[in-house]
Amino acid sequence: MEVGFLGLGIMGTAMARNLIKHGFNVTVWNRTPAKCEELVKEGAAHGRNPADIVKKCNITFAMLADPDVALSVVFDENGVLEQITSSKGYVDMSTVDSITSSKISKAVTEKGGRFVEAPVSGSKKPAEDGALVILAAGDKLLYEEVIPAFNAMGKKSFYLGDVGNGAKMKLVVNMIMGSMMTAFSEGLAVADKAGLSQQTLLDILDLGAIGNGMFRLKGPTMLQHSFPPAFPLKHQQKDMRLALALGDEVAQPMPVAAVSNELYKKARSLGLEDHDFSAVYHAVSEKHDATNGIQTNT
Ligand SMILES: NC(=O)C1=CN([C@@H]2O[C@H](COP(=O)(O)OP(=O)(O)OC[C@H]3O[C@@H](n4cnc5c(N)ncnc54)[C@H](OP(=O)(O)O)[C@@H]3O)[C@@H](O)[C@H]2O)C=CC1
Ligand SMILES: O=CCCC(=O)O
Repeated sequence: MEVGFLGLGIMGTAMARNLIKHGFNVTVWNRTPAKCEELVKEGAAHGRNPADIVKKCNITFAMLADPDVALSVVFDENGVLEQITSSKGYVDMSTVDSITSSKISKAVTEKGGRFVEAPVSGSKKPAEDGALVILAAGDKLLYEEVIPAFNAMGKKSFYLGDVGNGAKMKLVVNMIMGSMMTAFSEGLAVADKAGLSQQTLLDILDLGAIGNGMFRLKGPTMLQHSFPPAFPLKHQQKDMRLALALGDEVAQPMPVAAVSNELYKKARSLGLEDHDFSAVYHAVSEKHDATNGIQTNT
């Protein structure tokens, strides 16, 4: 199957690689072309721009930074929309809000194309392992057509109905995750100031009802003040912001998420945006100024 892939960041590179490994003929595009080189060596073709890719491939996937980027890749010159016709399918897997996704869906379908939004749960390692959880919505026939590709990238796909539902579900999941991370960070910080062993705290948490994969994975590196980016903090803050806007839209108070968002903003203001989102601990713990003290060797 001939497919296109737009956006080779942390996630897109791993996802496109899994498509290649599973026998798809993949043509890739990235704003920074050098990031295509590795995948080209592994068998991908390189497209000059998004329009070029859509022209060549009947189905094109995208994994882009945020709503502005998702829109510009579709609507700008040499963008996706220029080559959308009735035979084309576009699957945007970026984490965006439902308004952005609906704008893209409307434009694609008005030109006769088909659209599925399919944000994912799971980070760098699940992306590498083909173990993402895919939250899809939109054109049901296109969804069914791309299941072999979803199976190459993920361990489970959910079909959630109309466009917008995938985006909303993803934002709810990441709002919960982001709030858990700030509570975890505060717990580690207060334990430390109270003279408790943070390692013992991790061990106790892991044995109880709130033990979870995220604390288990991120806890040990957080104690080292090491935050190698799996899920960049700037994207987590974007997701908190978009989730809060969803809360506004439906008049749901979200005070916990709102305070967490402030902490991610504080972390961004300290220059931590390209570190992993667990670097919010660095902002919460007040042990260091700005990025001083962050370990960079892991
Ligand atoms: N990392 C994670 O754990 C997860 C991330 N996500 C979501 O997936 C998406 C991608 O995340 P991730 O791979 O981590 O992010 P990265 O920051 O690693 O990659 C972002 C991608 O967007 C591209 N991009 C950025 N700005 C522009 C622009 N102005 N025009 C064109 N392309 C641009 C980048 O291109 P360039 O290389 O040129 O900068 C890159 O391909 C985000 O929406 C994120 O929220 C979802 C689940 C997990
Ligand atoms: O959007 C990023 C999600 C990261 C994760 O699910 O671990």
